[in-house]
Amino acid sequence: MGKTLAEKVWDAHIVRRGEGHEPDLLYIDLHLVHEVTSPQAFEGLRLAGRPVRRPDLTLATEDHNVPTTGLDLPIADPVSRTQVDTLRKNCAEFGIRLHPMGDAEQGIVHVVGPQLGLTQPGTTVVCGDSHTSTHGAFGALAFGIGTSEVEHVLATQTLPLRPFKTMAVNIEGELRPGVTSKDVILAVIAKIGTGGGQGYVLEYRGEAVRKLSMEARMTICNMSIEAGARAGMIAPDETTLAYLQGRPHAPSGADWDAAVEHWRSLHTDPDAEFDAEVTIDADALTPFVTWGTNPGQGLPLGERVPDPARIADEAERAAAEKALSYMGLTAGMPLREVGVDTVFLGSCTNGRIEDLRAAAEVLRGRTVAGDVRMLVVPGSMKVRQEAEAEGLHEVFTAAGAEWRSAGCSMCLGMNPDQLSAGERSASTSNRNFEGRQGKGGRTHLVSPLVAAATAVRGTLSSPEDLD
Ligand SMILES: CC(C)[C@H](C(=O)O)[C@@H](O)C(=O)O
Ligand code: SF4
Repeated sequence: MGKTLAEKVWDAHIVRRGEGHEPDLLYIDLHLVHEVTSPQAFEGLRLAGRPVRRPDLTLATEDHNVPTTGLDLPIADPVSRTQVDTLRKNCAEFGIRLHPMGDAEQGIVHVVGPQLGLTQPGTTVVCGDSHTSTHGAFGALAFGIGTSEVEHVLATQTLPLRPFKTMAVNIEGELRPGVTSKDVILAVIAKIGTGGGQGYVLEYRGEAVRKLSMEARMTICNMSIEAGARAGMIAPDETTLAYLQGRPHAPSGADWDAAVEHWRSLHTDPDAEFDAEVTIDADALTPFVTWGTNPGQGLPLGERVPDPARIADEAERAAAEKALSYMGLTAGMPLREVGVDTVFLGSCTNGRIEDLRAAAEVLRGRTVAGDVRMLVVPGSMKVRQEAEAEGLHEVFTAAGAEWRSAGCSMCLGMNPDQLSAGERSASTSNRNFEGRQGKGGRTHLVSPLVAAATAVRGTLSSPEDLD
């Protein structure tokens, strides 16, 4: 029987196959590191007197705790400052390349890896961060790990793992204009639920996926974890090759040719079997927004806030009631009438150049509604530089948005960019949990197009709603 893409990558990385109930030991090709989940791992190495086994396969960047303004000032928050200082000390001591705040290559770890050409098809990529699934867009087996596993990878460049199940997520047909890969993944999670992917590696397939750019594919894979999945993958194709060629760490010359030959074999065989399968009709999709406090509580923008009383499943009904009360929403209210205070364009989900271009196109010649604050935060300093070369920053600032430096920013409340209690945002990030963007803050997950249109109208909107 043939193999799925995930199985091919898995099998190619087995250092030692586990017997009976033992896990397999897998080789790790790329280990990404950030300030939040690495301190205890380095401390463990230090206590054991061990070096980092492959510093050359390890890359660190500062992202979660960095402010996005005033980079020349010391970090005001003591916890954030300590995290960042600790990462710097650890990287210096263990010989790991670090892109610190202010560096031209600094940015969110999941934006930096692909942009440097470090994320490649058929590789294993790990990071102490759940959104490592982003890198699966290249046909890599990429997943988040815990801090003790970070220590294991630092010390050995391997990881003991139990095999995952596989799920095909078929996105058939064609997306309508104005419908983005963010809408696709929000619709997938609404369909299968936040636990629907548990234990699986999702492989996104189908005509609509093949037509997506690499950046759009990253948005989809990024949120695999929000469906509970270990990882998300997309088979490499010409789009993948075109994106990679010429990047600083992509192979070149004869190495490129050899790599391409291998990469072309990285697809699910026609006779391979998935453990589960789900199909979404791309033609039927419209812009999607979340109304609740988990990424599965989403609906098309044209719908109304759901009425919990009409939800049959008891647990789901209770969750919806709780979510509506936290979100300050009334059942039956058209989602288009939900007013926001803040719009956040950024994060490892939607902080890449194409996301900024799409939003800038909507904002060009328009202004952000008077009582709305809009933050535009490039996912990396490279994205920022590229945007500035194209004049996008001028479009944003002319519209009344704030143009920031790179970092996780308002995706989560670990740095100064936060919502205050009761404030409501439309956010291009990936999590809408209670307090995610600041204590008491209320988050609606949206695409960059919806974010931009919402900033202009002040209520959840798509570009079609604009004059
Ligand atoms: C801080 C980090 C461990 C966390 C993650 O694992 O995803 C963060 O990046 C997030 O998005 O919630
Ligand atoms: S941008 Fe958000 S989701 Fe991505 S790594 Fe940072 S905190 Fe996590």
